[in-house]
Amino acid sequence: MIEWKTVKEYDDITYKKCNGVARIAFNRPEVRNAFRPKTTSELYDAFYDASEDPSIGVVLLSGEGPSPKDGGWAFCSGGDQKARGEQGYVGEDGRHRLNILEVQRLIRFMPKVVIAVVPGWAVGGGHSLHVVCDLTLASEEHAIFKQTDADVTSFDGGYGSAYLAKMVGQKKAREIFFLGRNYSAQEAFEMGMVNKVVPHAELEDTAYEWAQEILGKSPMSIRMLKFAMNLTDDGMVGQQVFAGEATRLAYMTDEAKEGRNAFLEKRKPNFGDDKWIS
Ligand SMILES: CC(C)(COP(=O)(O)OP(=O)(O)OC[C@H]1O[C@@H](n2cnc3c(N)ncnc32)[C@H](O)[C@@H]1OP(=O)(O)O)[C@@H](O)C(=O)NCCC(=O)NCCSC(=O)c1cc(O)c2ccccc2c1O
Repeated sequence: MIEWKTVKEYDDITYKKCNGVARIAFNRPEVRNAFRPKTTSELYDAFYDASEDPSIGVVLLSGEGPSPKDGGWAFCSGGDQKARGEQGYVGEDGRHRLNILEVQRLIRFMPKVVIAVVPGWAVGGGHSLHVVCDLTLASEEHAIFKQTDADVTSFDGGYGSAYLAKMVGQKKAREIFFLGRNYSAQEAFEMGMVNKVVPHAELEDTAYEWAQEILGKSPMSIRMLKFAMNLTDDGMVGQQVFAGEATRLAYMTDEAKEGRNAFLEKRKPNFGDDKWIS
């Protein structure tokens, strides 16, 4: 039995933690967990907290359910079409935003593993979110993957499509976007965009077990590996993020301490005679 503790109360999401794992879940099951600007702001806030918390190593992203209206399950059905204005999705403050992309970047660049736990529909921007997560586990009975971006003229030209093509191949990614069909968890697994198909009743426990297995690994290795695997697809930003970790490691050397101390003591640094190792 996982003893989740609520970290903070939100309107559109739930946010809990337990033994090194954070669980963030969409909580609008009556609209298949569609996101509006309030949802994305809350998601960003929770992901930022999980990213900054040194006791958290793995984040699960899921969807609460089932729907009280019809019992349907969803991970996320993308942008709430009722919140769409003429320049984006309109928040309570009347401003137009597309800030799900900021959430995507936080997932992509956080030095922790993010697992999409898909209990039902993963559609549109919800599909893109599972793509950007490091791993995906899907409900055997209820998960359905679908891209409707080209139906509603709200398209993800970044990770949701181009990175998906790296994952499942160009032809399959184009089929997913151009035809907008439904794919079962098993079909998504066979395409390479789902890591494991799990009986619905075991989905959360399996995600938690995977998280605990990852938490047993070297945190430094996990973050370096995540950023190394991101690097080739992320251009200069990927290099920046990966190199940031190299800088952090450099800070831990005697050389870095000498450089800092020499500056503070207003003297020339002495890095030693045998500093040019090969
Ligand atoms: C998800 C579905 C395939 C589920 O179908 P099903 O038949 O099971 O359920 P219903 O259709 O009856 O839905 C139940 C209930 O939920 C409401 N609902 C579902 N999805 C949404 C939604 N996205 N927005 C608003 N409301 C939704 C539905 O109206 C029903 O309510 P009732 O009151 O009538 O009971 C199917 O629902 C479906 O196809 N949904 C729409 C999926 C969709 O088109 N999503 C948007 C894609 S675009 C996107 O997400 C997106 C957002 C961004 O912010 C971006 C930003 C930058 C780049 C790209 C972005 C982007 O692509």
